[in-house]
Amino acid sequence: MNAQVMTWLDRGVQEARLRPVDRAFARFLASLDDAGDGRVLMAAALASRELGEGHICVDIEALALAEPLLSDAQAWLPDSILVGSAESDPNTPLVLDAGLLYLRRFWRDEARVADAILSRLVASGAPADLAQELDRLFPAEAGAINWQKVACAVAARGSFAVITGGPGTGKTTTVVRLLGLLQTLAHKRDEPRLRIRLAAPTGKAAARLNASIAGQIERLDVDAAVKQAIPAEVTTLHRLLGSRPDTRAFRHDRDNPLHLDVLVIDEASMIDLEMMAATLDALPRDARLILLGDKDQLSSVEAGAVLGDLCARADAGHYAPSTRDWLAAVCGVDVAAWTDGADAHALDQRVVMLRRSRRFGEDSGIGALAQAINAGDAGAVTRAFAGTRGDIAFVAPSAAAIAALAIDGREGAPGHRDYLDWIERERPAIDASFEAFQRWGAGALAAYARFQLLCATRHGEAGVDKQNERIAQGLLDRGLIDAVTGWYEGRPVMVTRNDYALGLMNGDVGVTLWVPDGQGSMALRVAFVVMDEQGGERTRFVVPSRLSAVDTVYAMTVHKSQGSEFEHTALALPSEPSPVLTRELVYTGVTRARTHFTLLAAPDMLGYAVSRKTRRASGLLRRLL
Ligand SMILES: Nc1ncnc2c1ncn2[C@@H]1O[C@H](COP(=O)(O)OP(=O)(O)OP(=O)(O)O)[C@@H](O)[C@H]1O
Repeated sequence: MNAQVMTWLDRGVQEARLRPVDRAFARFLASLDDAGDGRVLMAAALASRELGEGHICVDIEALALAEPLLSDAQAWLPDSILVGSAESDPNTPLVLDAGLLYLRRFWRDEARVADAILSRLVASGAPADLAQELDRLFPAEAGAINWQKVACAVAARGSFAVITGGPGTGKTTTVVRLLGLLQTLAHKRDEPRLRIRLAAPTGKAAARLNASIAGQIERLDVDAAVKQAIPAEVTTLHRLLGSRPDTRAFRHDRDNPLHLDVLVIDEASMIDLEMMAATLDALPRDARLILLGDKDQLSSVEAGAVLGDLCARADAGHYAPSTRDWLAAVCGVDVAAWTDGADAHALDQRVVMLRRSRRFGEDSGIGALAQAINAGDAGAVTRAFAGTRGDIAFVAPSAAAIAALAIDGREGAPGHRDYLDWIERERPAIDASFEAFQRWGAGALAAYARFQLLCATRHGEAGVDKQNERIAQGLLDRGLIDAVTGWYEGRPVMVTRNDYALGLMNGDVGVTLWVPDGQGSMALRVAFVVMDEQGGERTRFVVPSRLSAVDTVYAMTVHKSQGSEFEHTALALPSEPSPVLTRELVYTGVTRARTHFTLLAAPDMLGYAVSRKTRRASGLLRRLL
């Protein structure tokens, strides 16, 4: 390898501009083309680094900004034997497509996702009786457009739909009504029941949907037979596709597709490109796919922002005049303000944004704050905190104040003290039945989940690790726990690696309790609520020594909190600017709160974060339009 390039790579790693894996990738490419243009290796290292930041590819115009030597890449990149184009040799490790440089695997995943979605955008005929069924499911409401009804109509019309909306806008409600509608229509036509599956990217998100969907089905205004044909069980995507230890491949794929007619995936913002590609691969050609999620939340941990890309144009609608007319006919709504005859693509006709939160009304501080953050409106953010709404509060972020809030909560809003008090108060008698202890375990977890402290990062002064230490010490000082290390009653832990043997997934949370050990003594066990094969929930007690990868969780990162909600959510931001501080991070943190939100941050840090909207590089939207 060219010595100059080698030095550049080494310096990049030393100065943390590159990761060791990026350098290793460039060196590997050098072994394939030793005499080649060194600039290609530098570009490859940068494309690899961008993946670490969640970008699928790197815009070659941006390469020159990172490294002046790489300017004018369009002139020399295509000459390399390492670089292919969309049409050329399928074996080159890099692909240059429409000015974007990809690592081959990600280019292929993106192309697979785009092709699968494009093939589903072909409008199929709307079912007869649709208008009548929609009217029954969505009784007329005065005032604004009923976007839930619009979403239901759009999703009933074709084999692909995206329903996006903030918290409490009715995504679950809409999808339950949609499933009722689809089953009703199938029933009326004497067709077999549709095979419906519901999935979410993580166990926690699946459990939450599971809990909310059952009640919604019960309330649905459809025949009992139709109700029965709507599943309440929600599985994880990994389980649905059939994950196998030690391989990225799933049991279900193109050659062994899933057995279903309708797949609904909730919390779709958490799905990365690779997972989306695997899901679409395993989906039968004529099955219907409905994605639900909040486009403004943080993107997936791994590379890609599939939901964000699909919903990039959702605010403005971009409905075609033909869609507008059809919606007027079947829903009785006028979406003229969201119609754009000059710039309406097939994808736009399949995306509906729910715009009214039923959870956060006009007087909700959380709702106003979330909206101000999304709009990047620093003035409105400040005004939201200055208002008199008690549901949001601002606390100056000293270490002592954060720990105190996390332990004692604030007026009307719980802190961690509350679940520890609950454990003590509700402790079963020593000779109580095992079932009583199981109920106690489930109750302890529910009590624990009423409050959470969220942090932007794991490390650093304001990171999860430090907050955990301080809170544990504060709980010990107040006599609420009796140790701060090792296993002790009340210790909440989060699983950090999938453990298939124990049936515990990364992100699962348990609380440590004294329970009967089955041999006449009491022992410390960690209570988890796990889903059984039927999608029901039950409490499991796990021997602590069997948990090899867990962290104490008095605080968690915003990333880890995705898919969960807490009655009271507190968000602590670091005191220094950092790349992780973005609008999406703050929005995701705020929208984890159900009834109370507390911000622990310097006002300038909040302003800094809210001004930084991220956009992950990808070519997906371009391919779909
Ligand atoms: N059309 C409706 N009529 C009456 N109540 C509704 C309607 N839509 C939603 N709701 C109520 O609003 C609340 C939020 O609805 P839902 O859970 O469907 O929203 P969501 O977007 O799925 O929320 P989440 O943020 O939890 O994912 C629920 O209590 C639900 O019963």
